[in-house]
Amino acid sequence: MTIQQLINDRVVAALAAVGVEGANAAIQTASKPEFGDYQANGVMGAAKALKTNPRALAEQVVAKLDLAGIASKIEIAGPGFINIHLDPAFVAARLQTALHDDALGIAKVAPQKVMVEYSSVNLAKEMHIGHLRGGIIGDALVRVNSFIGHDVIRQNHVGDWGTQFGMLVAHMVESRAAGEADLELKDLDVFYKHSKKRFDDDPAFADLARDYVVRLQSGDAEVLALWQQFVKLSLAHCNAIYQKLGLLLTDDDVRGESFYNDDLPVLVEELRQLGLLTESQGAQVVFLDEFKNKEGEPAAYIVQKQGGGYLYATTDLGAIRFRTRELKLDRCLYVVDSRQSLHFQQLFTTARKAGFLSADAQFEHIGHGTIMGPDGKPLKTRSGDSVKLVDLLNEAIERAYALVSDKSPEMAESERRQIAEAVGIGALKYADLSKSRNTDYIFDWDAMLSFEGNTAPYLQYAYTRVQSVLRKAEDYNPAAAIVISEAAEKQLAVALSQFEDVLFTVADGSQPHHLCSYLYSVATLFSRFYEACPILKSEGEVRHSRLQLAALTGKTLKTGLGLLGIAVLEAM
Ligand SMILES: NC(=[NH2+])NCCC[C@H](N)C(=O)O
Repeated sequence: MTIQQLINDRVVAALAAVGVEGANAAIQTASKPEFGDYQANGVMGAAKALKTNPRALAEQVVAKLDLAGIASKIEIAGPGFINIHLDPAFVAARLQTALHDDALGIAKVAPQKVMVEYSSVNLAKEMHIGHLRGGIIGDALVRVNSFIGHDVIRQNHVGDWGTQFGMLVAHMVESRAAGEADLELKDLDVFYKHSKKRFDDDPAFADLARDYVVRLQSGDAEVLALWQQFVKLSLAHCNAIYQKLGLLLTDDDVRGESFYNDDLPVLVEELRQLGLLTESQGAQVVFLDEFKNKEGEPAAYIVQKQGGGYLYATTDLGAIRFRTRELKLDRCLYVVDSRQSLHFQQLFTTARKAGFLSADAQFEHIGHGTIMGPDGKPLKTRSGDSVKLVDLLNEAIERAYALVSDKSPEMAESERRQIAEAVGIGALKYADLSKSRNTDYIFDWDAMLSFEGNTAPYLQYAYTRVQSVLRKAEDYNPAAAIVISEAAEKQLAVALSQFEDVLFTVADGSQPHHLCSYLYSVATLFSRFYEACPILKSEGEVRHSRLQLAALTGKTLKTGLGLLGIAVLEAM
């Protein structure tokens, strides 16, 4: 159980013992060291509701508060804050457990079946900067949820269906006949442009493309096979990026839009039977009273176009139905750009009306902001095109390489290359993950690659410093006791004991930046501890205890960065 949960349960029990039921104990980590390690701020709210003096109520609660073996001091501050100082022995015992356990002593939760849907690129084009945030955030959510014990399914809901595939397949066939397919398909954007040009310029080609669409939609085996070949080639482009970026996604995680295709007529019929459909301007729609359009009328969620075609929205309903009925998910996280927020709100509302989602199913849109250029507009290349991910990743690695070469010119080339990869990719990921996912941010190479501040290079470097201390201590004893006496020791130790608290916060709100702030504070507390408390120059029990704190700092940084998908190095 997290420390926060443990304290919460005890404070809730104390509140109940003085007759306050159902109050929120409002446990937080303390905002300043003077306030202890945790604060219970719920008494003020409870006193207000009961119209009694908060300070007096706090005194009654503290009299009943049993934190034996957990806290060494409990104080009341201000109007009725309860400040809790953890008992160093309690902290030390938790650290011992963490040191000797691969999961850092984090007890597994009752597993939920959680899907993280992310990346979900459209296969007609190359991956670009718009796909970066979702990929990075989704991957971190997969790792954190798995680590705390959930049963996690990764899902790449790729856009692999639609009329443009007729054109692309036609162009693939044509360039193959000319022996140019390999060359053409090296760059999907160029391939797309060329096929579009053929489509616009040559009516015979356009007819062929249209014929392919019809045959594709009617399930013609020959065209389906060609379409599959194109999809495979396009996915290979994605996989190369996933690998370079160190994402967990593979072909096994792909279940594209086409998967739901055959189910769409059935689904629409089901909506009709449920009495949810209305015909509006020739289209089949579900009217949603919960949303108003510009005229102040209920919004129309269109599931079938005039002429019978299905939409993005219909496929998403199919996916929800499948995920609930077949996969029986408890939770589904859609990591998708915030600009699709209305789509998801309307999707979930429609799905609830149709009974595709039960009231307690946690289907959530995990929205994220946009990556901006220095001008505050979405980042573009100099020529105004969208930035290709391949180019961006290569640039990250090259910049890191220049930095490393500058710092350590004597280092072997291959080693510098290896460091550059970890630092470059790590910096790119961390810059994203350390900011609240809800907001936009301005892309800044220098800031993300800096060895100072809340960055990946700073944390990676902090990790190597810890490891170098440990390498120097030939007498390191992994069984040594942890004794906490100095203030800097206590602050580091308490922070280390809060890893579990943080992971649960990250998983609950799908907010990886909390883990980043946490790791940054662990690294800064370690360097304060290192200044204030000699490790290698001390002796006996103190030396061994401090080495244990260093060892757990290293383990926490490595595991924490690992959960963000960022590699550490033993030296750099
Ligand atoms: N279930 C979903 N709608 N997922 C998001 C899909 C994103 C879509 N392929 C796009 O590029 O905009």
